[in-house]
Amino acid sequence: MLVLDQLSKSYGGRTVLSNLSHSFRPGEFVAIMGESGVGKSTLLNIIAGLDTPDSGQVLVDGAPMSALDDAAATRLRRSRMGFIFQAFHVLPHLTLRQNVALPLLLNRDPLERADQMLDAVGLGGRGADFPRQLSGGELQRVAIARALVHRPALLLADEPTGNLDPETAAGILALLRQETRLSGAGAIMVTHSHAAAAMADQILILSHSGLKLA
Ligand SMILES: Nc1ncnc2c1ncn2[C@@H]1O[C@H](COP(=O)(O)OP(=O)(O)OP(=O)(O)O)[C@@H](O)[C@H]1O
Repeated sequence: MLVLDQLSKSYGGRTVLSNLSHSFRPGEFVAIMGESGVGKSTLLNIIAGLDTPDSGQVLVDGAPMSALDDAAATRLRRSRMGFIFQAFHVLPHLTLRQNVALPLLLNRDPLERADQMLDAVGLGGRGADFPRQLSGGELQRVAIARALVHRPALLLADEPTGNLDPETAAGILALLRQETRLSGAGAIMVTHSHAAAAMADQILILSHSGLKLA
């Protein structure tokens, strides 16, 4: 469903991505690893539409994202993708239920699934709590529930276990794996953790020569 076609991106004359092409298969859980600064987050941001390539394109279901106007691109992202990014953290002034329901609200979907997802991530009955009442691992579970609540075709995750202890991280990864499988979503997860990458269907290494199988 997702094709990267000859993507290039530079910052201030420094090339980060150069003619990068890759096809992701639907439903596949892919981990992207690589040296610090090689461009993993940049790549994920471009796929998510938070950044634009200097040249090349991202095709979703065969359609180039750049051919869509802003509203159409937003609609497509909102309905077909889920995000677990540090920058999009759980919103502090909304309850857990409201946080998880956000993608449903934006897509005008029925809101019932928010409680089902909170149950699925082990936070059933805590829908009226606020984020400040949760631990880091619990917050990450809320982020997973929110990322998958609208059954996206593709989940994008940037270091989803970055700030968690190994035991909590293992639980979060197992949950991520289980919930993507249940909803049939593919996933692209950027990580430095070999333990996290090990549970992916495929590990890709990003380097200056592109994305290669590990
Ligand atoms: N908005 C920006 N403006 C200028 N330079 C940027 C910007 N975003 C990223 N860069 C630069 O692009 C390069 C790639 O950064 P990126 O965050 O994609 O790397 P990464 O592989 O995710 O690194 P890490 O593993 O350390 O998180 C870095 O040299 C970074 O400084």
